[in-house]
Amino acid sequence: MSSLFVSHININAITNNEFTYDRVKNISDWILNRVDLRPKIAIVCGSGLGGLGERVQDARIFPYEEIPDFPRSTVVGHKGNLIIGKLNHIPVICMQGRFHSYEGYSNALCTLPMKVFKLMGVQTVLLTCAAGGLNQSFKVGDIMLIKDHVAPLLWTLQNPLIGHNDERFGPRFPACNKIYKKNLRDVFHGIAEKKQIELQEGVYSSFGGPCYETVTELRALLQMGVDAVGMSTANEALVASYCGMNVLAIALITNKAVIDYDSENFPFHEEVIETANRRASDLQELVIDFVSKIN
Ligand SMILES: O=P(O)(O)O[C@H]1O[C@H](CO)[C@@H](O)[C@H]1O
Ligand SMILES: Nc1nc2[nH]cnc2c(=O)[nH]1
Repeated sequence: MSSLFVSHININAITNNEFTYDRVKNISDWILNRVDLRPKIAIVCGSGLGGLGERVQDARIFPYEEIPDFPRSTVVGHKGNLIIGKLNHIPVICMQGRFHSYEGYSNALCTLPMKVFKLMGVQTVLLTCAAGGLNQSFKVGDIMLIKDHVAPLLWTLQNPLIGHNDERFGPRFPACNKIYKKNLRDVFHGIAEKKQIELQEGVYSSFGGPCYETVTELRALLQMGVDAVGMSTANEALVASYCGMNVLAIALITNKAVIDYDSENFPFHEEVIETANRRASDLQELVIDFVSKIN
């Protein structure tokens, strides 16, 4: 992991102590100094959903390795580009690829881009992800708006807000009962209705991965009221909300979570990517309309 160490500083520190305001500002200034646009909307593309980045027009593309102190994307279906341009004539900044704990990154590092967005002046963060469908009425390919999360990693020292708190980012003790903004979900529902695209809404749970869940874990989550399971998004939503940004999060149900002990089915990443690719255009159309409605 030597690429994660810049001089004597460990940017993969578990607590946020290394991600000082000045350090994050340095990254945000680096980006702002290279573009004229000042996006108020940030989009994170989940597994297999990076095609949204290709829809951005007049795009300036920054491969993650060019950005100071930025991690690298290592997962299939995550290209590793930061794109700034216009979607439906609206300035946006788009992450074509996100960071996950299972890549060896701390949650503080995985969520660093949210702090960068905050200092760039972003007001709304739109997160997308691939997830396994636990709700038995969901079908593979369904699109689910996230209304809440259950994220056991965030109950541990892997909570990205642990360490020194700089009030310029957000409060020491942020409330978490309204992370996923209802007014944004309502706007998104309205767009889906007009386009006659069926939309689900539910609770997302995320684990560190890279393994998928056991049958008993999934059954326990079902009892808790969880509808979909993934390995990302909740950490980003937490930090974006802590930073005072509005969050809309969308999970694409790419596979059915297996809750039958005797089933021969099992989740695999190729299926996740294949479903994401198949449903990408509907999701893109919804997002493209959404950005112009909330700008
Ligand atoms: O959450 P995203 O990055 O969309 O992808 C999900 O799909 C991958 C597993 O197939 C994991 O990365 C999981 O988090
Ligand atoms: N944890 C988890 N992540 C996923 N990402 C896509 N599908 C799944 C799944 O079934 N479980």
